[in-house]
Amino acid sequence: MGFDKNDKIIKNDRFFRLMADNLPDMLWAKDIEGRYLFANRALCENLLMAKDTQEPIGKQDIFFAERERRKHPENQEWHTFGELCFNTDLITLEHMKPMRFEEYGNVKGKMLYLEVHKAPLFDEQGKLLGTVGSARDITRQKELERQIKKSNETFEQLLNATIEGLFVFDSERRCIQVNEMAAKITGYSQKELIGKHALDDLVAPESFDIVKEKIRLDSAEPYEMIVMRRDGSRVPVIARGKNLELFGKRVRISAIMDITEMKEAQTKIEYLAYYDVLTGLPNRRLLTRYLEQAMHFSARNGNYGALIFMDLDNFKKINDTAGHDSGDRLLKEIATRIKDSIRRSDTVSRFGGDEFVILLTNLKGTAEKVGLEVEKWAENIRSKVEEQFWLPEPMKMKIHPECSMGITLFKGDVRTTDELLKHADIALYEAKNSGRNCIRFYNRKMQQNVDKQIETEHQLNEAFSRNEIEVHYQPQLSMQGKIKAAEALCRWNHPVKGLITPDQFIPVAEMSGQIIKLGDIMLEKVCNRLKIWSGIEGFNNLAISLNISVKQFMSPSFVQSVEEKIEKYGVRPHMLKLELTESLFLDNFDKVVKKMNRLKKIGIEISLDDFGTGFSSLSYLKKLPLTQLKIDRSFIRDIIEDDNDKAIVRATIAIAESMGLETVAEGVETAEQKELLEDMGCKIYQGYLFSKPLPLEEFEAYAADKL
Ligand SMILES: Nc1nc2c(ncn2[C@@H]2O[C@H](COP(=O)(O)O[C@H]3[C@@H](O)[C@H](n4cnc5c(=O)[nH]c(N)nc54)O[C@@H]3COP(=O)(O)O)[C@@H](O)[C@H]2O)c(=O)[nH]1
Repeated sequence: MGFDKNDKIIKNDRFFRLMADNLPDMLWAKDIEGRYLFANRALCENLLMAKDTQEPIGKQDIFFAERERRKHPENQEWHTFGELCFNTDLITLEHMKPMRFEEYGNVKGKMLYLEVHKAPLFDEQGKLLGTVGSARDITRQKELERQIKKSNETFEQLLNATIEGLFVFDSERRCIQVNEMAAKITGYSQKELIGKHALDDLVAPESFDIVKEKIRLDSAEPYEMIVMRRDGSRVPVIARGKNLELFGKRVRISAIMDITEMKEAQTKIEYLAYYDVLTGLPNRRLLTRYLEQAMHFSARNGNYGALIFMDLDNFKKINDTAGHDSGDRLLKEIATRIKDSIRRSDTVSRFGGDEFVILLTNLKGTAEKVGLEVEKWAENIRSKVEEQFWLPEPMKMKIHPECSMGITLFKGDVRTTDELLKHADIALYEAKNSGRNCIRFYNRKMQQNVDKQIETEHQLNEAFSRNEIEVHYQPQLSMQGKIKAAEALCRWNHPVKGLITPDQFIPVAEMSGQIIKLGDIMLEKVCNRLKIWSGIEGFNNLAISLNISVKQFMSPSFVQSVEEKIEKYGVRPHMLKLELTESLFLDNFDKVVKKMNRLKKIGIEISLDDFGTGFSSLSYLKKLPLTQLKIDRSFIRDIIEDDNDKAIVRATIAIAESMGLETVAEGVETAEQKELLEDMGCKIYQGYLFSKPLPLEEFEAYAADKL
């Protein structure tokens, strides 16, 4: 319906005009076709670019929009408001009620945001005249909002860029923002987390106190706590919180890091520290703790306890021949067998290798009665351990493991755990020395032996540094009684005890590993002697043979050490003969042969000592780079009376001959023995019949006669 601009209802009242023109908001009234009936100054200046407040009257927005476009043809996008806002006039008329819009448009190249209120305009009789509206410039506010949105987005990106779960809690401790990791850790979606209460919904009850305390103190120190997940499960986390102001609000930011894996690793480390991985049994450390407790317990209740050291006999052989996998399976089986043979209150542990330690506690009665009872337990365990065991593929064969045991009893805590473990170990050592596969109880004599051994070890070290090791020489003669070589044998010239023979210190040196050092000293002295003899007529053709222990031979630097000494003393290599025993070939035959070949290559001669006492086998003999076989003196001793010995020696000489090896008979004590050996074809003789091992000067005097 048309509308008369002279209608009294819109006649400018001066005061109304003043009011409207002084307001910063834009005000207007339009007829139903969108023609202005009224426009205040703010509208005319800021949006329509009208000359004055009268110009818009009777005109539509499009008029001003088009005029602006024409004025600025280079800027086509300028002043687009006029083309947009008519729509909202129509919407208002359609709904016939006051409405709020946000309109934006380009005015002189700047984006202008307006908050617009429009309402239908009625006269006093309720007749529709058009629309009335007001607009407020909210461009700054919009820009602010945009910035806030942008910084919110950046904040969210930052939140999600961390490996920690982040929560923002309001002053009521309700969650108002979270990152993706927070959702991942808790099992809730990010949306679900909003509104959750920090304590009631997310913290496990057992962590309430610590979390409350941290909040109270506003402590930024990290601490461990448990988070309740959506599915009711618990997750251990390291948490850290901070109260701060964010976008004008007091909030608490909490960061949590899932430490499940760390905890699992920690548990695993703890397990590894106290348990044996292969068998799952407690290890030495844990057994020592149990033993300590058992000793305290025994001190209180007066009952006995027992410690059993058990070691499989020949386990190394099984491991080497059947492979480590079979060895492992056997150890696992043994662990189960022992566990099944003891009470639940007792403990079996693995100390490594094939060594198991069993702790029996709360044994009542006298020492004698307890001793018998423990022996029964031990026998029972032993019989279980020794039951048949099938080695897995590829061996697939039945074995009967054997074991030795050392036992010590204890009452109270008068001894240390170390002492008790040592006692049981000493008893085990005795069991092994008594031919294996047996049980020994610890006693004081055993301790004395061990003490003696330790003392000898100590003194032997001093002997090395004080140069108390001497070389004695035992002649080796030909059939015709001519001296061919000498065997170098060590003696310990003790300042107080005098001359000590090797049987009194070599076993200790073997056990302690000092045999390597001893062997090295001997090698040095022998090479030095060869050098000196090389300058003496007659002696320059005397070879020296030297015993080499298994440990010395197997030491990685052995060949190099021989090479160095040969070079240092300018020794002709074939003058040095190394005596090796068959026990060397028990382990790693190929490696040993390789080393022997290296020595052979240098020119060193190799003699096989104690031949016939070990695992003599023709198949391996022919693979060895030997020059000599030494017939053991145990075959010579009774050779006159014993037909078996005769047969063995005859066969040995025949074998040696067929392989081009020289034979030496050692331990020849009588002329009869020598004659018989001569008949059999033996070439070289060594024994008391000719001479005992002699000190250097005596040997040289003896040899000078037999050159
Ligand atoms: N690794 C090293 N071992 C060594 C060294 N020196 C000696 N030994 C070993 O000690 C064992 C004992 O030696 P020893 O007491 O010197 O005995 C030797 C001879 O005295 C003895 N023998 C020689 N002939 C006779 C005899 O007619 N009757 C008899 N009852 N005994 C005799 O035999 C020993 C030499 O044996 P072997 O070495 O097998 O030739 C000794 O067995 C060595 O193993 C060393 O430096 N390193």
